[in-house]
Amino acid sequence: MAKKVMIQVALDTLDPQVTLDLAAKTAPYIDIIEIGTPCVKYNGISLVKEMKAKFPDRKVLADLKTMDAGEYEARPFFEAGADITTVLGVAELATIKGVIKAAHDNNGWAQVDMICVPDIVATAKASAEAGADILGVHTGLDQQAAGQTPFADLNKLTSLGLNVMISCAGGIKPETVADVVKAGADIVVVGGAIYGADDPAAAAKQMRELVDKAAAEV
Ligand SMILES: O=C([C@H](O)CO)[C@H](O)[C@H](O)COP(=O)(O)O
Repeated sequence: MAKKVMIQVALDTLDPQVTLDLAAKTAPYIDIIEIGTPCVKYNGISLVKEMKAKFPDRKVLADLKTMDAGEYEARPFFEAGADITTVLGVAELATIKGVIKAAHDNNGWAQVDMICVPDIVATAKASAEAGADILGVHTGLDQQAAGQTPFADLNKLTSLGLNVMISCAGGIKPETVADVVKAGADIVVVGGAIYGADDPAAAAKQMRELVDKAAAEV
């Protein structure tokens, strides 16, 4: 049977109503609604509450990219309805463990974001050992602008065979999404290719079809 590969729509918009409208248009085709870092900083915890209330059967990820005070920062977001929050892999292991504790106390998932991590293999192993649920391979928007892609890091992490989900983000488009699935990602994160499309619902539907087709071929 084909592995179920989740799709996460990354909403890096700022306007809360635009963000909620994009979530409504794309929800039929995706598994996880990400309130992106710029969006969660701009709108705060109230948008997390509203998003979860409107989409109770979708997972809501608050992309906090926590760097310090892990449990203290993440706990209120889980209590407000987030299913997943992110913590930076470059943070202290104690910070990562704090986010994991906040997540697990609330039946949620903690994701460790590998953006700018110098040794992703060591960080991945330590995070998995600490109980992280998701390791996020991530080429950020500024790194993408400099021509970087997430594929080399994705292959490094999937080849480790750790007992943890792997997500992949960084400029994923219809032309590259099958490669992400075939490299072994459990969660495909798509931002600009959906929220920047003329028809975001059609773009999300196309991603669903491409992801499911690639997963069936793995
Ligand atoms: O996490 C992200 C970035 O750091 C800004 O917050 C993006 O959501 C992530 O890169 C996915 O977006 P795309 O690269 O546009 O697909």
